[in-house]
Amino acid sequence: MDRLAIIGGRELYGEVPIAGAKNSALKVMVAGLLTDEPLILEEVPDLADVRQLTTLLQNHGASVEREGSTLTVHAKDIASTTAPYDIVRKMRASFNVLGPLLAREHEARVSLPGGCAIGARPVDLHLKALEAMGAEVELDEGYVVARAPGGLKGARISFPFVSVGATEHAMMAATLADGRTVLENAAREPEIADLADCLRAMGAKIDGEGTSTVTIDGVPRLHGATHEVVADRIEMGSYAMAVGAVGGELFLKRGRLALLGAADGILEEAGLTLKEENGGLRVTKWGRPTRGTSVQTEPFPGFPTDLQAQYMALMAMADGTSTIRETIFENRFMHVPELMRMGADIHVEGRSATVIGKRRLKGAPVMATDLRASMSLIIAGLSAEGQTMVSRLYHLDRGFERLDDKLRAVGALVERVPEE
Ligand SMILES: CC(=O)N[C@H]1[C@@H](OP(=O)(O)OP(=O)(O)OC[C@H]2O[C@@H](n3ccc(=O)[nH]c3=O)[C@H](O)[C@@H]2O)O[C@H](CO)[C@@H](O)[C@@H]1O
Ligand SMILES: C=C(OP(=O)(O)O)C(=O)O
Repeated sequence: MDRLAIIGGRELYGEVPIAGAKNSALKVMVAGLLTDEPLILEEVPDLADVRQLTTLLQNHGASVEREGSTLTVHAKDIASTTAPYDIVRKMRASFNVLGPLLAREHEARVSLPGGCAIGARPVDLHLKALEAMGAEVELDEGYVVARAPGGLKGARISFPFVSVGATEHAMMAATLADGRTVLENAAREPEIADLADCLRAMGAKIDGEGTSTVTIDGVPRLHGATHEVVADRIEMGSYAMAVGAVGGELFLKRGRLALLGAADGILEEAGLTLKEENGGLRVTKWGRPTRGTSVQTEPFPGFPTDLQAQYMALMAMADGTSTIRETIFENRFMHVPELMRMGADIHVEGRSATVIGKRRLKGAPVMATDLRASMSLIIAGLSAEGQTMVSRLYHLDRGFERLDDKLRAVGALVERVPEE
């Protein structure tokens, strides 16, 4: 397992190519199961999660060929409708193959995704949505065994609370259902709109994505298409917070302000300048430390939970005190003890953390506990005095493409080193 050695204190200047969004790429790849024609996906990031999902799609009989950042998924025939536990457990979004397999083959046997560091993350809303569309669902030895003899039927589905995965899952299944499906209290994340764009390019009839009500009229079949994956807003926000922590100026290629939702205003309030220009986003931070600014995570367009850990690192070195409230996941403060090893002054009570900003943290050996926590520790290390060594980088490699290369290219002193 690799570690990342960081010498703090260097300002960041230059250009960062923002990759396609992990949280969209994984879904549009699954959409490839909905057609027997090739689906060409551009700007697909080279990530561990993408490689993991590639293995699963190949297990179902699809061919997945990568050429640079373009991935072609071709599920001409479905060889197996079983998604095995040893693949699904490694990458939770794999669970979303259930709906497309049901829609196309009218049966599927998919492992429940299993545990996850940041919370229990049940899939009950996914299953209720598929049952509303007529699927017969039962649990058997950790697997969901589902059948839809005669295919899925359109339905009106009202989610009790916002779920990104359940919204996407139902959207995909509904494209081939008989009749109209209406999703109420649907998630509004940019990745939902990106999936809708891809499905529409494949011949699906979808309306309302990006609002709380999405309408899908089923069609007999979908065809192949070419789709460019939207820029990764979490990668964008993470690099913005890195330059907020150490100062300097970064141009985030393919970045767009609209993708940041409330994070844009929060970062401006904290003292960063964000400006959209020439097909990207220029993020600048001069002089004085960032200002302590409180935030609460919420479904889009609120402040994204996937930026909470990174933001906490920024606030740990801010001028003043801030409160960070995590409303989406029940266990997403595991970066706190690791930041405290670097001298951060943070007090957690339930789902709220009070962060008392300090001028500078001190480098230390720390351990990544989950994907976004790993970036939080790196942001702290970029600014801390001395060396920080971040271990368990396999968490980072799930969702940040070539992070050490991109940081070195803009002046950071970072080096990947093998575990002792
Ligand atoms: C691959 C991907 O796109 N992952 C993102 C997706 O995860 P994911 O789709 O899993 O997140 P959801 O939006 O579904 O989860 C939101 C909350 O609802 C709960 N829940 C969800 C489904 C369900 O059936 N029952 C249930 O109780 C979850 O445990 C969580 O507490 O959206 C999250 C919230 O924006 C992001 O942090 C993840 O990065
Ligand atoms: C939680 C995340 O991803 P996943 O849902 O794949 O665990 C994330 O991208 O921050």
